[in-house]
Amino acid sequence: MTRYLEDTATERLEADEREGLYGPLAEAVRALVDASIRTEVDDHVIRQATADLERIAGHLRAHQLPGSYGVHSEAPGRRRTWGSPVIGVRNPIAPPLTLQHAPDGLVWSEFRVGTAYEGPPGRLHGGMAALILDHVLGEAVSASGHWGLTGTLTLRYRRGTPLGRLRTEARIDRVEGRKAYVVGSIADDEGITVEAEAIFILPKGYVHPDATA
Ligand SMILES: CCCCCCCCCCCC(=O)SCCNC(=O)CCNC(=O)[C@H](O)C(C)(C)COP(=O)(O)OP(=O)(O)OC[C@H]1O[C@@H](n2cnc3c(N)ncnc32)[C@H](O)[C@@H]1OP(=O)(O)O
Repeated sequence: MTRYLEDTATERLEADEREGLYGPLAEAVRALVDASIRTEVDDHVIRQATADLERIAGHLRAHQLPGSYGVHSEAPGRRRTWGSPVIGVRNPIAPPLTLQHAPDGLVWSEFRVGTAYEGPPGRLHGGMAALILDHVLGEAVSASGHWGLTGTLTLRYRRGTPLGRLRTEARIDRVEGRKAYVVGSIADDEGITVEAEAIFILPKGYVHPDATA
């Protein structure tokens, strides 16, 4: 279920405080994911850790949202996507990326990817590169004042993308009616490893989400 929710003033004031609470939780789970992949401890320690984690998950499930997190609108153009698998403050699956917006419309981020995103040994999984680029290109569309869903995303994997420190960027190329054409990339210290281009389409009959806010 996708939700576009307007925060109350109180919720807006509390947002920073909540981020300080949920961010470390997600970070702890990220560390756990890495530990789960790489641990070499004895079997009895694994079994004990499994029981401990099931107990902790039970604590967190005692009171939870009925569905997905959705998108909370704080103000037009300012959204809280804490459930996002790319930038979500509350989503341990997210690397996470912190997106930066340049005045000329460029959206970029410097981020790290670890063992959880490995495809070829020591390298970023191609699907993960697609996930990151889908989101960052979508943000470039949003930053230009347009909106849409990914219609087509085309990637060219020029060479392997190493795990570790990376940079991604995207910018809008042009808009034709309901279609926004956008380009972007992922790069390591040596240069671009993955190139992307996409067409984001405002679905028939939809208006920009901010127009209804
Ligand atoms: C606020 C939250 C922020 C939150 C910010 C979070 C950002 C997250 C970013 C992640 C983005 C995603 O994951 S989005 C999720 C993944 N994507 C989806 O689920 C989209 C699924 N597909 C659809 O819903 C639909 O097929 C659409 C919307 C793409 C198009 O449907 P439509 O609106 O009926 O389009 P239609 O009238 O047939 O065609 C309009 C024009 O687009 C062309 N066209 C149609 N489909 C395609 C296509 N797939 N690729 C290219 N071009 C296409 C047609 O030829 C036509 O061109 P012409 O004749 O006019 O020239």
